[in-house]
Amino acid sequence: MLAYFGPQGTFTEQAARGFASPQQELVPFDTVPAALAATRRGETQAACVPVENSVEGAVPATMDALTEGEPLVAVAEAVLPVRFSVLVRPGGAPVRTVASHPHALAQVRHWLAEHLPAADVVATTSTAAAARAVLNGEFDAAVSAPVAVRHYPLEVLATDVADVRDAKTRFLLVRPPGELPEPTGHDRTSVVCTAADRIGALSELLTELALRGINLTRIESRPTKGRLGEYRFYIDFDGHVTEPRVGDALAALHRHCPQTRFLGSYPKAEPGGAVAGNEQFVAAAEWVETVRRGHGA
Ligand SMILES: O=C(O)C(=O)Cc1ccccc1
Repeated sequence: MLAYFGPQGTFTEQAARGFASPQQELVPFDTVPAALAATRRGETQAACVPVENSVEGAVPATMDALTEGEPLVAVAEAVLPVRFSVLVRPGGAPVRTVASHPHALAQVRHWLAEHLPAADVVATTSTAAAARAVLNGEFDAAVSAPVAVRHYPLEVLATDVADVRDAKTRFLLVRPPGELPEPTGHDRTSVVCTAADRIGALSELLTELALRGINLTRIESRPTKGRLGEYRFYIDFDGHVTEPRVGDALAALHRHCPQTRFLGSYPKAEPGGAVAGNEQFVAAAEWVETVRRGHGA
């Protein structure tokens, strides 16, 4: 069974369908922490959750829920384009309230200001929860994934709504630590480090990556929720932990931040980015071996 951030008709469900094997049952949960908790309890083998959006940035609920509680590791990622539909109850009543997930609302602000300027905007747990609430009469319109109309008998007021063209959301498939996915040559590694509160702490972490020619693909900070000014850094970089230089970098991060949590090494959904060849690192390590054996200099 595969848990996903639901209910039925979310963008996350579409990503989960891409991850699931044909026989695998998909189970919706109304929040990201609930989907992850089911996987931690072993009720589902894995969970699919949204992690970041190209317009609105990180999904804080996912970042927090991956850091707190028993470890989970990502084994796959998916990147989906996001375009929204505005759904209403059949009958054409005036739209006084419009609801959706905060990330969706942030991506249709201009459209709402232009087309539904008088409507109150309300945040719901997900885009599909908004569609469900419209069906129940709680709100007048929902900003949803186009597939939501298949699950909720609503009328489509507008399609292809997006202030920014080509917005994309990245999703992760996570499960309890186990065998790692095989390296593919275009992988990403994710970690979270709690940096010490002192001068240069973050720059030391980034230098460990830079010195090894490792391309940073994302860095986000979240408060630890302890002392004001204390942060966790979510760091994604190119490479797989089984590669020697990535393993070395991870060990260095752990030396700087003993609370470093490994969040997975998995194939990138969209290969690309700055690639520094592994060959020089392998050749240099082999040279050191010859020196150690007394054969090189
Ligand atoms: O609410 C959803 O449908 C989600 O899966 C989260 C989300 C919200 C907005 C854009 C992409 C994903």
